[in-house]
Amino acid sequence: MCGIVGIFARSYVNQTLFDALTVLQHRGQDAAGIVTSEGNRFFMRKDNGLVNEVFRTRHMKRLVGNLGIGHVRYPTAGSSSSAEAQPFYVNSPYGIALAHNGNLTNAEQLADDIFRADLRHINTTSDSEVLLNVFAHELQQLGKLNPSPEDIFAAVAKVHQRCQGGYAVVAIITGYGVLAFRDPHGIRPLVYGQRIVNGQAEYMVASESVALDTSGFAKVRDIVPGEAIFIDRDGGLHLQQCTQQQMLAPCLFEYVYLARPDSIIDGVSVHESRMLMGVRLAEKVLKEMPNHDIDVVIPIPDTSRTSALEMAHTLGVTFREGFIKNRYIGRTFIMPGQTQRKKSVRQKLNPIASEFKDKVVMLVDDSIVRGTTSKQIIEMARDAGARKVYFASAAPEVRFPNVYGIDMPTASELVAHGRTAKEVGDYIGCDWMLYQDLDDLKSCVTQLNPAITAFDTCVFDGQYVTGTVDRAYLDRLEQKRSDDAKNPLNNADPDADIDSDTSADLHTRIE
Ligand SMILES: O=P(O)(O)OC[C@H]1O[C@H](OP(=O)(O)OP(=O)(O)O)[C@H](O)[C@@H]1O
Ligand SMILES: NC(=O)CC[C@H](N)C(=O)O
Ligand SMILES: [Mg+2]
Repeated sequence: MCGIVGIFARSYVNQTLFDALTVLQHRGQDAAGIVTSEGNRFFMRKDNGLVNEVFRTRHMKRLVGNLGIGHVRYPTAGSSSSAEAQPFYVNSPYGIALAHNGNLTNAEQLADDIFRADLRHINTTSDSEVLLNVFAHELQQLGKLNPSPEDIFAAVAKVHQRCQGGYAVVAIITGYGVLAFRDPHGIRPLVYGQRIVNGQAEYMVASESVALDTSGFAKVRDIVPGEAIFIDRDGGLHLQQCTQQQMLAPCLFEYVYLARPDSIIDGVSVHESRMLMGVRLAEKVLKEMPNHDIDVVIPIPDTSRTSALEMAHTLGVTFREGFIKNRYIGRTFIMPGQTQRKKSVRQKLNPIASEFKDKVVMLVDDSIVRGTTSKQIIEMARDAGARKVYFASAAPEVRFPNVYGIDMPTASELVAHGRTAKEVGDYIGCDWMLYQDLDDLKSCVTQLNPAITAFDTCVFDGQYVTGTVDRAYLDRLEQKRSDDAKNPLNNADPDADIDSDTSADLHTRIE
């Protein structure tokens, strides 16, 4: 779940890209990058770090041009090396820079085909570099000196035929315009908006509508699954469906945890869906324990706040903030290693003892994935004097790997894998464990937009909507990306020697 943004404007886009990436920071904290384009030149800056660490004034000054794309990264493939920060660039055809949110499930096969059949070199282990090269190859095959929007859409159609998995993409084609497209299942979100400046239209495409809001763009609509949008160098807007196999199946976990609550994804307010999750949880409490003895409902900040408040309202029980969140620590779940995640929970959250002392507390979180947060939080609640600690999760048991852009590659790292709800409760140390039912969770979104009839729910039920994920792939993924396998990559940078050109500012002149 990286964050992506693309802009066509009538003046320099560097500051607006920076601002948009800042509000998409919750989607990726590992690396950030921007490419802008002026005339036939690209200007790139990307590196590991948060947005405000990667872009200093000297970098911003060099990012000139009225077209640009940006990316914040949370790795799901390859390494955390700065060489795999995005956007990626190829010089042929035309000069293309591309940024990607999602994960390709056939990246290995494609990388092989690209080398053997398309004679293209891939310099990293990133699936996004593979995607860029597939697109570049297909555009090159058309052999046009001046590609039309139809040519560009034809190349996107080929990408849909060759690439499997989840992908929302933004790209710049030097001298031609800004392109964005969404995979045929619409697994990862993508939305576009418009603003009028001095009587002329400007456009932004972004992972989440919050990026449009904060930069003064009015949301036009979501890009539909399989669709592509191209804004040419003169500001002409072109939209086209590029597949006949489209079926909307957005990732349900976006609503649970990934997205910001003030975003609207596929016509559904993330905030309102989280409110409904709280209502459904309360209904389940009343069904399973009609004479419950809960004194207070306490959220585990940040994401569960919305659901916890509505749960308390529906139960008619007091809602209290019992944990104070250190605002300078980022999201722990998307941190790269378990040691760092574990340490960060304690640095991030601290209890207010008086809210726990002698009380029966219902702690609410949006989800339990590895159990890193819940186990430590329950200990803190008991140390603070809670009489009993109940725990509710607004999402069902997370039992299966995600292969579409969330870094949950290994079933055995998931606390609910091979455990019943009761066993998870015992493991994390609570007196009662309550999980949302999957159908109830789905209804929290479909109630707000009945047109959504399917979801990517793989982490809950092991059903992979693309139909292309088999046991062998999951085994390979586990070998490559489990915490143990990733450790050496996180501790040392194997690409240190060949990294320097791509991680520094790259000024590419196309003669
Ligand atoms: O079971 P775990 O592996 O601990 O993962 C689940 C936890 O991680 C996330 O919080 P995070 O700190 O990432 O972000 P937040 O501040 O948005 O809640 C999520 O909201 C849960 O609290
Ligand atoms: N979380 C994502 O969307 C990751 C994008 C891409 N697969 C990468 O690892 O850089
Ligand atoms: Mg959390």
